[in-house]
Amino acid sequence: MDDIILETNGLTIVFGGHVAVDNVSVKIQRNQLKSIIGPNGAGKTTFFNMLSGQLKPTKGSVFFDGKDITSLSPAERTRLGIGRSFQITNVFPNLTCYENVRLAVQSQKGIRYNMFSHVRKFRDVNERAYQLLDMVFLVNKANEMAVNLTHGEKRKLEIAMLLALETEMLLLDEPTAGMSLEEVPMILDVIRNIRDQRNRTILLIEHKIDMVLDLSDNIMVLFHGQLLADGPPEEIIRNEQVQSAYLGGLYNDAS
Ligand SMILES: Nc1ncnc2c1ncn2[C@@H]1O[C@H](COP(=O)(O)OP(=O)(O)OP(=O)(O)O)[C@@H](O)[C@H]1O
Repeated sequence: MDDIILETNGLTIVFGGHVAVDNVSVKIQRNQLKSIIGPNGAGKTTFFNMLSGQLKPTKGSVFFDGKDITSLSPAERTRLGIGRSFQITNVFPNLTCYENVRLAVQSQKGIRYNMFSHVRKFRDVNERAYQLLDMVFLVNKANEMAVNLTHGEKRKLEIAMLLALETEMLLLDEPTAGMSLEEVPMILDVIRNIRDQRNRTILLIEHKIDMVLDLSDNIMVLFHGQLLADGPPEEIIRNEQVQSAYLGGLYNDAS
């Protein structure tokens, strides 16, 4: 049975005369992982920005849990349950991993410093911080200062801090960007781990097509701002339009 968490209807944005996202209507199933692929400039990040509220569409609408959120601000959308990875890129370099995640958990729970005397709350925050570090395989770095982490470990820490917001939906914009080849599998494991809990919906922009095929329940393909295809990985990989427009070239020049 369909359980749609997010839906766009004719989502369109025009910059000057350029239609960056053109009449895109998609549905995203709850607790699934959907990826957005497409060549550079296809409109992937722009589409994301209209879901998170950073950009307002020229035309069309966005529904989250059946509610029209098209006119809501990014903060209002986060409160409703849409978390975006770059919102928490403020990792404090001179705090440990644990301290960074604990701060993110506290901010979500709205616990102020003076409430720390409340031992039970402190324990809850503490426990949750460790759970989140565990989900991103960073427990062994809990007491390491963030400044000393590799780029890949920093991205894992950011994901833990995003998870701390407890949003039902996660928007991940190229989590492997800037990562060394050896670091990519660990991010893949982190995302797979989150997906397998099946209590969050993940929308992922990613250029590494093998990773996308491995992780995704569904893939949408953008090309010149338009939705070229939308379906399960097996269907996308066999789609001739996708192959000629995108995948052939991508396999040759990516990752
Ligand atoms: N604020 C803006 N003003 C004007 N044009 C923009 C703006 N943001 C994006 N564009 C244009 O919209 C198009 C889509 O860009 P977008 O960044 O969404 O593509 P993308 O698929 O995410 O690309 P990449 O894979 O390179 O990140 C591009 O032609 C880009 O130049």
